[in-house]
Amino acid sequence: MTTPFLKMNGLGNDFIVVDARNQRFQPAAEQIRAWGNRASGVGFDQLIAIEASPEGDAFMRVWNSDGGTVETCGNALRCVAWYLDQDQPDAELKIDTLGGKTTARVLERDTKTGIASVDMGKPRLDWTQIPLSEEMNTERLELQVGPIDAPLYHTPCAVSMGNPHVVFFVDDVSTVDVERTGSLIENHPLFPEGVNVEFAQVIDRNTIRMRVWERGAGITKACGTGACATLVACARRGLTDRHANVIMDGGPLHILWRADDHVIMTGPVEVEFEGAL
Ligand SMILES: N[C@@H](CCC[C@H](N)C(=O)O)C(=O)O
Repeated sequence: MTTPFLKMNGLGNDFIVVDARNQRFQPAAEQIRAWGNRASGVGFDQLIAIEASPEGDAFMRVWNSDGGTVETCGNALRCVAWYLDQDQPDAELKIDTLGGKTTARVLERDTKTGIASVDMGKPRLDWTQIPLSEEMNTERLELQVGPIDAPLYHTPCAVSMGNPHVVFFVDDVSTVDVERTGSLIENHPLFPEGVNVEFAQVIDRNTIRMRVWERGAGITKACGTGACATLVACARRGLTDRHANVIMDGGPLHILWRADDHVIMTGPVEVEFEGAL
């Protein structure tokens, strides 16, 4: 039996998207790792299933390329919105995830590209919501990784956007060893469920340069929830306004942390090709 898929990406953070609203799709972790292998499989950062939702327009299920199931994915939410918008043009789409409920709208669309905006809901800032393994002020974590005098590792900020993030503030992101540092922090005991790791360089009050190490996927070109968490972290620390372009290796996302506490993410969608698993 074959399962059709669409290969899509948001700023180069790439996905296989399977429409599972009318078919059973429950792949094993080993199978996901094989599909996700860029040398011998299709290759992707996340596998996405669009499932029927009793309340919303769809439920989005997310697996990382290591086979682990996770709560949500910001860039994939824009791709799923683009996909659903084919049959419900210009609608406000209710897309539920394990990380919470979201609403999305496609602002521009072409045959293989588009721009979508997603209301990602409210950031969760209490230490129990990240979650952390011990009580701590999430605005300034006491996190020791590497040498005690290394300023990079001091007082990052933790934010959950439905999934866990830790944001480090750096002077020059190009000098950070994202792979070495990110992989160390991803599995730090302070984060019992692991963590996505962002390194943020504030350019000005409305521009942030960010690189990311994703839990379960490693370095990716962009992370939607990571961009949201980064803006929230920078604004909490008074380093930026509550809206900014977050520029990642794959390009910029616009993030707005509204006065009602909701975070709005706006950015591109691209369809690469169709295939079958
Ligand atoms: N690429 C995503 C996040 C995917 C999940 C993440 N790696 C996790 O484990 O939480 C995004 O665009 O948000």
